[in-house]
Amino acid sequence: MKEYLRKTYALTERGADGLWRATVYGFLKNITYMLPMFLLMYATNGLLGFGDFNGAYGALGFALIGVVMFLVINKEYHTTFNETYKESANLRMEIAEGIRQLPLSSFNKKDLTDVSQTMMKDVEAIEHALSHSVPTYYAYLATVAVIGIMLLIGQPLLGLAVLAPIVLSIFLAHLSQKMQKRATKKYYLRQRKSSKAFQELIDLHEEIQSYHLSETKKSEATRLVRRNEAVHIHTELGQALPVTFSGAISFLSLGFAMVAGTRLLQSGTINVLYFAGYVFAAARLIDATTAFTMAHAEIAYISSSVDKIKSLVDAPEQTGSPTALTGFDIAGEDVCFAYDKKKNVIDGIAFEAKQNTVTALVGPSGCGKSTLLRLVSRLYDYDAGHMTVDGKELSSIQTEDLFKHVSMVFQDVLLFNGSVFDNIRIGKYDATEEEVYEAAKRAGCDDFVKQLPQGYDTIIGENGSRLSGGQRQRISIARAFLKDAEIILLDEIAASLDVENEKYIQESLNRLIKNKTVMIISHRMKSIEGVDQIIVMNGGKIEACGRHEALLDESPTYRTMIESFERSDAYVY
Ligand SMILES: Nc1ncnc2c1ncn2[C@@H]1O[C@H](COP(=O)(O)OP(=O)(O)OP(=O)(O)O)[C@@H](O)[C@H]1O
Repeated sequence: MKEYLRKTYALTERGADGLWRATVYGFLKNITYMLPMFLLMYATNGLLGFGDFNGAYGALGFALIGVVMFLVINKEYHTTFNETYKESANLRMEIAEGIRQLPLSSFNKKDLTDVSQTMMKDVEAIEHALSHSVPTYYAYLATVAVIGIMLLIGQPLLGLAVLAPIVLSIFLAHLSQKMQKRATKKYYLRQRKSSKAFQELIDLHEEIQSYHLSETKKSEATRLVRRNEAVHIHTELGQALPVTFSGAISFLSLGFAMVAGTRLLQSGTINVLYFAGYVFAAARLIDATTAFTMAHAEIAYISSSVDKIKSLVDAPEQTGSPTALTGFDIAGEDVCFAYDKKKNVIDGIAFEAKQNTVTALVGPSGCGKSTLLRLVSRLYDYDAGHMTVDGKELSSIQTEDLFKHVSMVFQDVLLFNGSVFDNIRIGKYDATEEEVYEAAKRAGCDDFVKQLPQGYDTIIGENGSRLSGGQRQRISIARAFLKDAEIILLDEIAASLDVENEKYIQESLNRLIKNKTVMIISHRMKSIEGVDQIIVMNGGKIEACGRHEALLDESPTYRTMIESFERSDAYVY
């Protein structure tokens, strides 16, 4: 049962265990709700002169029932809510851990809103259902089964009269489940679509303003909201109908109990006590059925959230075994990779990047240079061929063991909304203050950081929004200085730097990259003329490889690039 709950609601093992206990207490609560009725029947029986009834025992019985009810309800309440809130935290951590293990290819940038919504909104939806609906749902089914058997044994005909509408009501709720899931999925997808659209509106507000798109985007957003509204109403109606209908059917239970009970009473088959007991049981079951149908609707409502969490938690992880790397030569053979698994962006390339050398990647825009660096750093895994570091297959190296030897500075710098100091220290968590300041100096950060209101303690905003592009770039270079890893991957790091900073950082970099395996992408052809090896890429393939002078003869692409660079260098506005 626990395994069933875990799989059905995408729970952690602990969460499934908690849910199971909450359900058991929910069931016990339902049963204890019936106890006063039994005692009342016993008391009435005695008062009517049909049996012995001792007032003192009766009072004691009521007091005892009160205590049992208090204990069970209290336990049920605590188990349900404690376990639910703990499970939400567990689920979020499990999703975060799952995401950490995923290769980047599993979720491209466009899905980030989706992932964050899953972590927050989907988990919240499940949290609510776990505390308010799921235990109610299963506890109800168990209660109906137990009470039903008791009612049928007590008086089969009357039991059948009470149970038939209840069972029909459950059956109808179950039948409508598919319809409810379909309706809620539609609404769920629309919600996601509009979240992404609104996120885009926020991200691109500068472009929207500068291209006078405010009115167009506003009417697009209004259309989206209106459409959402319509789908939401449709979904609510789609849910309300089965809930109301099966709820209404359960009310027949009371009517049937009255009619059948009266007939049986008249014929002398049952006494007044039985009659009252079955009518009371029908009333209790109707109440419980109303709660059940609501719980049922909420469970259908969260089905899309559950599916989404499952898809994240169960996505294939990036595997690898613990590997100690001692050498840092990188090599590739017949390497192929496609983002969409259709057209190869890296198309059967072979290369070598030796330790203590600098390898530059050049080629026309879109030829696959950045992608190759992403493969080397295992941000993505290649689809075919072999890549090795220290002679070991890259895809079999546990990512932690690889990442600790790799420093990456990419075009798109990502910073945390924390202090400058903490953002630099990401490069080496146990770095001393002096080491952080030294790295910042070498990356040309020190001057501008000292101008900030709180210096190194200044909070830089979401993704460093309070800094310029060049300042962000320098912080990410400082991280690389601090990490001082054996493999250094630099992708267009000079793109946002001014000439003075570029020169300064270049000198520091030259010291940093000594004795390292360096792979660098730079559009400033002059800066790579002196490197040990230049790989010329074109259309995902390697056209040529060698030093600058040799390539001028051998590679038409390289020659063209050098010529265009010289022309653009001479260009004036
Ligand atoms: N995340 C992605 N998903 C799908 N396709 C991508 C992704 N990133 C890059 N591509 C595609 O892969 C190809 C190679 O891109 P890549 O960024 O490696 O080229 P590049 O040589 O580094 O280009 P540039 O010099 O302009 O930075 C391009 O056609 C690009 O459109």
